[in-house]
Amino acid sequence: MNAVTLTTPIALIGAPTDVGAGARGASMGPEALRVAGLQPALESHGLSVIDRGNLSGPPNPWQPPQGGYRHLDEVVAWNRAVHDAIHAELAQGHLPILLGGDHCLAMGSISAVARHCRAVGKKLRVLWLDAHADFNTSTLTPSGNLHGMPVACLCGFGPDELVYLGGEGPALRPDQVRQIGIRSVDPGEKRFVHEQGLEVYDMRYIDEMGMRHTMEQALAGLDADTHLHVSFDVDFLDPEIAPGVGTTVPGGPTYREAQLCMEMIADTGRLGSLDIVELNPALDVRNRTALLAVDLVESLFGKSTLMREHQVRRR
Ligand SMILES: NC(=[NH2+])NCCC[C@H](N)C(=O)O
Ligand SMILES: [Mn+2]
Ligand SMILES: [Mn+2]
Repeated sequence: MNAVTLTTPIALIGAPTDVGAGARGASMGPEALRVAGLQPALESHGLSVIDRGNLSGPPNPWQPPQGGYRHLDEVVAWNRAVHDAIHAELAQGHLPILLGGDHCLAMGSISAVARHCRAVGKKLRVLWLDAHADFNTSTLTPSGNLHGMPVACLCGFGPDELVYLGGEGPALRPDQVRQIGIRSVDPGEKRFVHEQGLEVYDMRYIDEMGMRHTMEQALAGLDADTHLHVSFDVDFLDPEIAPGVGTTVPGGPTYREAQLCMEMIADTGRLGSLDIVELNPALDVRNRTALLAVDLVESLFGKSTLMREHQVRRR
């Protein structure tokens, strides 16, 4: 069972670090989401929510890259902690929400989700909502920042300590991933994305085809045996509405496009785990990006369902 029901307990797990990022501040993300009322917002829809508090890990040493990676040891330590915490929740039948922290932490969460899915015989689909493809490697990266590499590491292209976080092999095959909202990809990274055949719905695609068609494509083929993991990098959103992130890229989804994206995911009933990452309160304005993230996460958990039931069927 992984569909969200009112009885599936949700577990919030904070990972207050920015070791994988190029700007400091995402370490304050978990607390900003709590201050924005994430737990009561979900509870207001009848969901039961346990806040597990924050994980701990090494401080950010703020060093230059070594061998193509910045802060590799610290990133490994944080991701081990995330992996173990997320895996423990899934094993108990809970729906974990990782409160980042920067996006390198998706290596820990998704490797745990993949391990869980292997153990229970479920298929896994990952929706990567982001301005960036995060598919760099040590040789392709322009920055050495590991938050630009999690998808590559999860697919087996990275250092062993990260590729094998969740056990025997890489957590994902590229064909399990759907990337949505992409609008900033580095030149070498772009070639590698094509080479590996990642399914990317970039902003050009969303502009031309609309969010509804985009999500229909990205969600196609899900069935009762599929665990859906959503990795929500807050820089997915247009910076006009979501300024509180370290790596803003103009031209992202509007408020309504983002809502529709979340609502269509909710409609599948297959959501099994979630990351909320890259929120940077140091760059935010009166916590508005955190408040917006909470609003969108409510939609992801079916906030609008009640209203829809009173509406005319669209097809
Ligand atoms: N999760 C993120 N915000 N990633 C931003 C990555 C930016 C750039 N592509 C890099 O590799 O450095
Ligand atoms: Mn991003
Ligand atoms: Mn990202």
